Amino acid sequence: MRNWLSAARLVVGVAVRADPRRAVLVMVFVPLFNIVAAAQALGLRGMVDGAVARQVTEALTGGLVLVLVTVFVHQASAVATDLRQVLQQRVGLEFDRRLMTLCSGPTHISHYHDPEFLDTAELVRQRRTEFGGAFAALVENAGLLARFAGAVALMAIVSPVLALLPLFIVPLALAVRWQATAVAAAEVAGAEADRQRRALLTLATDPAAAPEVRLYRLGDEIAARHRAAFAVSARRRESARTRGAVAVAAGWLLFCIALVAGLYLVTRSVLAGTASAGEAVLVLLLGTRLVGATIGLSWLIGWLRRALHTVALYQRLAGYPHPGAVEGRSRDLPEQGDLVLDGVSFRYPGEATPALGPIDLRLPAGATVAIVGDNGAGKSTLVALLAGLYPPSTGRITFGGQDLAQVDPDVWRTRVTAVFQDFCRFELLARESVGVGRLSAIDDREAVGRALESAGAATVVGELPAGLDSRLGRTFPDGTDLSSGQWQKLALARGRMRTTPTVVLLDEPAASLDPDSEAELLRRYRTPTRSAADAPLTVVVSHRLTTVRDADLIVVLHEGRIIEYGPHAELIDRAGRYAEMYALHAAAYGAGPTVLAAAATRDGVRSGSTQTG
Ligand SMILES: Nc1ncnc2c1ncn2[C@@H]1O[C@H](COP(=O)(O)OP(=O)(O)OP(=O)(O)O)[C@@H](O)[C@H]1O
Repeated sequence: MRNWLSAARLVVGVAVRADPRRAVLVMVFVPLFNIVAAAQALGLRGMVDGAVARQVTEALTGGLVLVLVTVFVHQASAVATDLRQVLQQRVGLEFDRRLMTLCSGPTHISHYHDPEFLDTAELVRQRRTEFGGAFAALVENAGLLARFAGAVALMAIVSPVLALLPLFIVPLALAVRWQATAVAAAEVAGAEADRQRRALLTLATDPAAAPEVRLYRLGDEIAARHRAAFAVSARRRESARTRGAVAVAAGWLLFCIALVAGLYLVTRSVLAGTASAGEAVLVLLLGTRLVGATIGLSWLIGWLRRALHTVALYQRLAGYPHPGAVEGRSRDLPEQGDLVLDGVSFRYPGEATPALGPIDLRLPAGATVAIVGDNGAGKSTLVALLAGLYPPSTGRITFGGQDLAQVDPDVWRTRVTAVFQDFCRFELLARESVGVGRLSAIDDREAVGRALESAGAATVVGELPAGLDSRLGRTFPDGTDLSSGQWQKLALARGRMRTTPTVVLLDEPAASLDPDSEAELLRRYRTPTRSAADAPLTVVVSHRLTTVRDADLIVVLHEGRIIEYGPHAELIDRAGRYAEMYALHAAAYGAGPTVLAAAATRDGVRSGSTQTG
C-alpha cells in the first residue's frame, strides 16, 4: 500500500511539475463533473413525478435540469479528455527522460552487468507508455469514485439502506486488484525469459548475425528456443490471469445479488406508497449507473495497479545502490604522476569470485605498458577500472598520490582517452561519429580532420560519398555502412580527439585492422606529439605479442592475477609464461614488423619503478 501511495505521489508530482495548470484543472474538473452527473437522476425524478402528479412546472424543471446536466457532463468530459491526453503525453515524456538519466547518468557502469538491474530496466522500458497511463488512470479512478459518491448520496435520500450498496463492490475491487498483482508478479518472474526471447528475436533478425545463422542453419533452433522462452513467461501470465478471472467473476456475482435486492426493496416501497414513481426511476437509473461505474472501476483498478507497479519498478531503478557513488568529491588532480593500483580487485555484480585481483601495480607516468594474457584473464576489466568505469571492489587506485575514489570521476575521465575492445558504432554523420570524442569540438571540422589524420583514418572518410558529412550506419536509409576495420579506425580517431590526455587506453586497438593499418597505427603512437615531460601513460591490451614487445613494461595477467611483469627481454630471460606465449606467437606469425612505441626510447622512461605484489 505504501508503495502504491508513493508511486501515485510521484506520478502526480511529475504531472504537476510538467504542466501545473492543466494538472490542477484535470484533477479538480474530472471528479467535479462526475459528481454533477448524478443530478441527471434528480432531473429525471422531477420529470416523472411531475408527469404522474400532472404538475407541468415540476415536470418541465426536471426536464430542463436533465438536459442541462447532460449537455454539461458531455462537454466537460470532452474537455477533460483533451486536457488529460496532453498531460498523459507530457508525463510519459518526462519519465522517458528520467529513465535515460537513470541508465546513463550513474558515475559507473557496473549496473549494466547486474541481471536484476537489467531485468527491471527491461520491464520499465517495455512498459514506458504506462507512466502517462498511470496519471490518466489515477484521474479516471478519482472521477469514478466521485460518481459513486454522488450516486450513493442520492440513493440514500430514497432509502438509507441503499447506501450500503457500494460495500458490495469492495470484494470485487479486491479481486481485481489481486488479479492485477498476480499478473504483475508473473511478468516480473518471466522477465528473464522475456529478455531471452527478445535477444533471440534480435539474433534472428540482426544482419550482423545473418551469415552465421544461415551457415550453421540456426533458424529453426532459434525459433524453437524463442517458442520455449515465450512458453515459460506466457504460462505464468496466463495462469495468473485465469485464477484472477475466477475471483473477479465471484465478486461480480455478489455485487449483482446486492443490486437486485436493493431494487426489490425500492419496488416494495413504491407499491406500499412510501416512495414515488420518480424515486423508483431515480434508483433504477443510479443502479444501472453503478453497474457501469463498477465495470469501469474494475477495469481501471487493474490499469491503475499495473501502471503504478511500473512506477514502483522505476522507483526501484531510481533507488538502485550504485557502488562508489560519493557526493562532493574533489575536482583537483595533479597534472602528472604515476598511476598506482594498491590491492585492487573487481567482482562483477552477482559473481562469487573477483574477475580481477587483488593486484598491486605501478604504472609510471609517460610509460608505455602492455597488458597481455589469455582470454578471460581480466585485461579489459583492468582497462575499465583504469578508465574509472567501475569502482574497485577492494583496494584503491591513486594518481600522483591522490586516491581516485576521492576525485570526481568526470574529472578523471576528461584526462583519459580510450579505444575499447567493444567500441561503439555511432550511427551519426561521419564528423560527429569522430567528434563525440570531444563534445566541445564536435563541430570543429579541422579538429576532426586532424584526429582522423593522426589515427590513420582519413582514407575511410575520404571514400565516403559526402566525406565528413556522410551519414553512417544502417539506421537511416541514406546511411553508409562500414566494415569492422573502418568502424575501428573511426573509434581510433575518436580517441585522438582528446589531444592532451594523461592516460591513453587501447584495448585491442588493432583487432579489426589489416597488418598494414596496424603497423601504421603503431607508428603513429610512436610519434611524439608532446614533450617528454607531459607524455601520456599509454596502456595497450593486445594478443599480438610481437606488436607490444618494445613496451616499457609488460604485465602478464592470468585468471585475474599478475603472474609476471617487466620489459620484454627480462621476461624472455625468465623463461616463464610470457616467454612461452611469445615463442608460440612468433612461431605462428613471425617476429613481424611489430613493436609498439617504447615511450622509453622517446622519453627515457624505464620500468624500474614498477612493482607488483
Ligand atoms: N559482465 C560480466 N559479468 C560477469 N563476469 C564477467 C563480465 N565480463 C567479464 N566477466 C568475466 O571476467 C573475467 C575477465 O574478463 P575480461 O573481459 O576482463 O577478460 P579479457 O582478458 O579482456 O579477455 P579477452 O582477451 O577475451 O578479451 C572473465 O572470466 C569473464 O568471464
